[in-house]
Amino acid sequence: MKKIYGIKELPGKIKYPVVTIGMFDGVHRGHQKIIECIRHYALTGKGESVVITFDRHPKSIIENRPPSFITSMEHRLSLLERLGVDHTVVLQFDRKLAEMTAEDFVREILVCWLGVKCIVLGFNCHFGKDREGNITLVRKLAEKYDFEVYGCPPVIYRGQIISSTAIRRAILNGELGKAEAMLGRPVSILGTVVKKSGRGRILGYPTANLDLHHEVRPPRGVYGTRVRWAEQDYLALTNIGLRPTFAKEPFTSEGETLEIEVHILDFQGTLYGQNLEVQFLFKIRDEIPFQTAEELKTQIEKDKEILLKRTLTVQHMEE
Ligand SMILES: Cc1cc2nc3c(=O)[nH]c(=O)nc-3n(C[C@H](O)[C@H](O)[C@H](O)COP(=O)(O)O)c2cc1C
Ligand SMILES: Nc1ncnc2c1ncn2[C@@H]1O[C@H](COP(=O)(O)OP(=O)(O)OP(=O)(O)O)[C@@H](O)[C@H]1O
Repeated sequence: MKKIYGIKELPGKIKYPVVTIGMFDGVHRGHQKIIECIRHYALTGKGESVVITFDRHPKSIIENRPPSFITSMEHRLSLLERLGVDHTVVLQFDRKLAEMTAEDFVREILVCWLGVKCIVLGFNCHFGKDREGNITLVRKLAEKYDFEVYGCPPVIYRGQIISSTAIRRAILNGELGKAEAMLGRPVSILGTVVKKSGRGRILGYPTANLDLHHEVRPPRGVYGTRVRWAEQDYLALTNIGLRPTFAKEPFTSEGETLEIEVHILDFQGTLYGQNLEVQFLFKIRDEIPFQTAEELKTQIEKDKEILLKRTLTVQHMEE
């Protein structure tokens, strides 16, 4: 997939560009449907699929209230690439772009710059100043500027339209099964391994502490997870919490001291500075204060057994 940052000279002429627009946070099943549509129309017209997205959420400029992201830009781009998108254009969402009318956006960016031949829009897609751009307006502009337009109906999960907002809520509430069903893949987080106290190694359970690239993550707890690093998968125990066994301060407030720690099973080595993707398989238990470090160690041993037993059972069922 070719990545194009901003409106600059195109790396080459895009053949019969079939375009869609949106934030695509999470690249959920609704988004996947739209991508399937642009790929389909691109194939039919012997052309190429193009996603237009933005470097930050329009709400962060228009309402000064950026929403929390499920996926970082890097993660979103890699998910779009995996879906087979040919080109993704990342536009800088600034005041100038926020003030652009929908017709100007279509004419200047889609028609003149990109040479669009076909636009696919989701059922609730809005763009341009005052969100006036939608499928009705784009259909009116299609004749004037000579391109085709297709709409995409909503993808529903248990009677509810799938959206980034609904998925954000489900992850934050710990409804991982529901979030997974709407995403079409396990809930995951992505972050860089940072240096911390190193107590875990002394305990016998070294952990990689993650600095997340995005905001949305499951709530406090101990989880069975799968870690993706350097194109390989590893089973891991992940604790999202405040380490009440060791915390000196009362641990009532979530926030500053909350850590995301990953103990990869049967792994030795240093991971500082590496980017890990952690996929959540299931929750094992709540994080609890133990009287001694020994008791915590015994519990983590049990957590490991649960993880191995559950994953082995799933493997057997799949075979
Ligand atoms: C699988 C797992 C489960 C954990 N469960 C708890 C827990 O229930 N209570 C707790 O206080 N800390 C828990 N911890 C956090 C440990 O206390 C922490 O990893 C250790 O103190 C190292 O902390 P550090 O990052 O400051 O070096 C858990 C850690 C892991 C990896
Ligand atoms: N459930 C869905 N089914 C089909 N298309 C969808 C669905 N959800 C979003 N889309 C479409 O995907 C494109 C990108 O949408 P956008 O990133 O705004 O998604 P969203 O999930 O609705 O986000 P949010 O909840 O933050 O509004 C738009 O064209 C939108 O209409």
